[in-house]
Amino acid sequence: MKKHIVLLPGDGIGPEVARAAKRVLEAIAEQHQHTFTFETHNIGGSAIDQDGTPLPEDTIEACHKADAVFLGAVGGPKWDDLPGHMRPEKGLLGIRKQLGLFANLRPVKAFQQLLHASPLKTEVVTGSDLLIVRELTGGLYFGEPSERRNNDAEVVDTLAYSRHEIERIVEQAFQSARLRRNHLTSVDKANVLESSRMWREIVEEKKQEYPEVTVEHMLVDAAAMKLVTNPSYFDVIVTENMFGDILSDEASVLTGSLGMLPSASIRKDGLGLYEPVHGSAPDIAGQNKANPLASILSVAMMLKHSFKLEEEAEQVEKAVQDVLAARYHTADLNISGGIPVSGSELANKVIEQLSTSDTTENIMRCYV
Ligand SMILES: NC(=O)c1ccc[n+]([C@@H]2O[C@H](COP(=O)([O-])OP(=O)(O)OC[C@H]3O[C@@H](n4cnc5c(N)ncnc54)[C@H](O)[C@@H]3O)[C@@H](O)[C@H]2O)c1
Ligand SMILES: CC(C)[C@H](C(=O)O)[C@@H](O)C(=O)O
Repeated sequence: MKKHIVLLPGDGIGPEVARAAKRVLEAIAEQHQHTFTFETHNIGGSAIDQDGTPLPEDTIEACHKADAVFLGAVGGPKWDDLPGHMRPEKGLLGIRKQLGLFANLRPVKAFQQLLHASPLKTEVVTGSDLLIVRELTGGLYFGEPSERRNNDAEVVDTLAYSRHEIERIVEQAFQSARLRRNHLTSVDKANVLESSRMWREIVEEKKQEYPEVTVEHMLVDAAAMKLVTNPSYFDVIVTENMFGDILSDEASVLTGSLGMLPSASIRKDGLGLYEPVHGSAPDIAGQNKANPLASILSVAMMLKHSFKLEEEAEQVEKAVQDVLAARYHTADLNISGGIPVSGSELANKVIEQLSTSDTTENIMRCYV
C-alpha cells in the first residue's frame, strides 16, 4: 500500500514525539512492504518564527493532498504574549477547521501495566476503557464575535453551533458506541446553556436510529466528578469542543500520564489528523524526556482509521503493551521497580518489539 503522510512536528516536545511516530511508521512500512512517504511542514510557533504565521499556506496545501497528517504539539512561552490571532494554537485550530476535522476521538484506557501509575486508587482505575468523542470545529473555539470591547471594559466569546454540526458529531458518537459497548453518555450544561438544550434534543432525535445504544444525558460538572470516582461506568462520551478538551486532560490521570493519550481528528472521507492529546511540554522540551507513547498510539489510530490497516494498528498497540509489560517507561510514569529510559529509548523498545509482538494474543482494542 502507498500512502503519503504530512508531518507537522510543531514546538517544544512536538519534534521529539513526531520523530518517534515517523520511525514507527517506517518500521511498519518495512515489515509489511508498504510505501509510506513523508513531507514535513511548519505549524505553530516554529511557523511563526520561520514564515511569520502559525499556519502557512504550503502547510494547508500539503495537508489537503495527504492521506494522513501527524501533528506533534504547538505552543510555548516564547509566543505567549502574541495577540490571539497570531498565537501558535491558532495554527492547530486553523488546520482542524481547514480540513473539516469535526470529530476528535480520544480513547482513554488504563493499561493493566500502568494501574499503579495513576494517582487514583487502583480499584477505581481498574477497568477504565472509554472514548471521548469531542466536537472539534465549532463552539466557543470558533464562535464570532470573540473580542475585547470599550478599551478592555468588556470582553466577549461566542458559543455557537449549527444543527448540522451537532447532528454529525452525535451521529459519529452513536456509531462509535455501536462498535464498543453500546453505551453513550452525552455531556452538556443543559441546566444553563441553550446550546446544550438543543444538543440534548438532537441526541434524543438521533437515538431513534440506534435502538441498540443506551443513551443518557449528564451535566458536565457531574461527569467531571464521575470520571475520577467511577470511570469504568463510561463507554462513549460525546460532548462539545471545550468540555471535551477539559474532560480528556482530566481523563488522562486514569492512564498514569498525559503522555499516554492518543487522538484522531477525523472527517467522513477517511482523512485524519493524528496527534497526542498533550501539549508542547516546555518544561521538558529538548531533554529527551517526552513520553512518545501517546504519539505512537496515535500512529496506530492513523493505520486503522485512515489506512484501514487493522493488523498493523493492532501490532503497534501490542508492541506498546509489551514494552510496558517489560516495565520500560519514561519519567512521567510512576512505575515502582520499573526501568526508566529516555523518550527515544522507549520508542526504540517499541520498534524492536514490533517484529516480535504476536497480535493473536488478547490486546486492547479500544481505538474505535
Ligand atoms: N495539541 C497541542 O498542540 C496542545 C495541547 C495542549 C497544550 N498545548 C500547548 O502546549 C503548551 C504547554 O501547555 P501545558 O503545559 O498546559 O500542557 P502540556 O500538555 O504541554 O504539559 C502539561 C504537563 O504534562 C507533561 N507532559 C505533557 N506531555 C508529556 C509527554 N509526552 N511526556 C511526558 N510529560 C508530558 C508536561 O511536562 C507538563 O508537566 C501551551 O502553549 C499550550 O497551549 C498544545
Ligand atoms: C492547544 C489547544 C488549542 C488544544 C485545544 O484546546 O483543542 C489542546 O488543548 C488540545 O486538546 O488539543
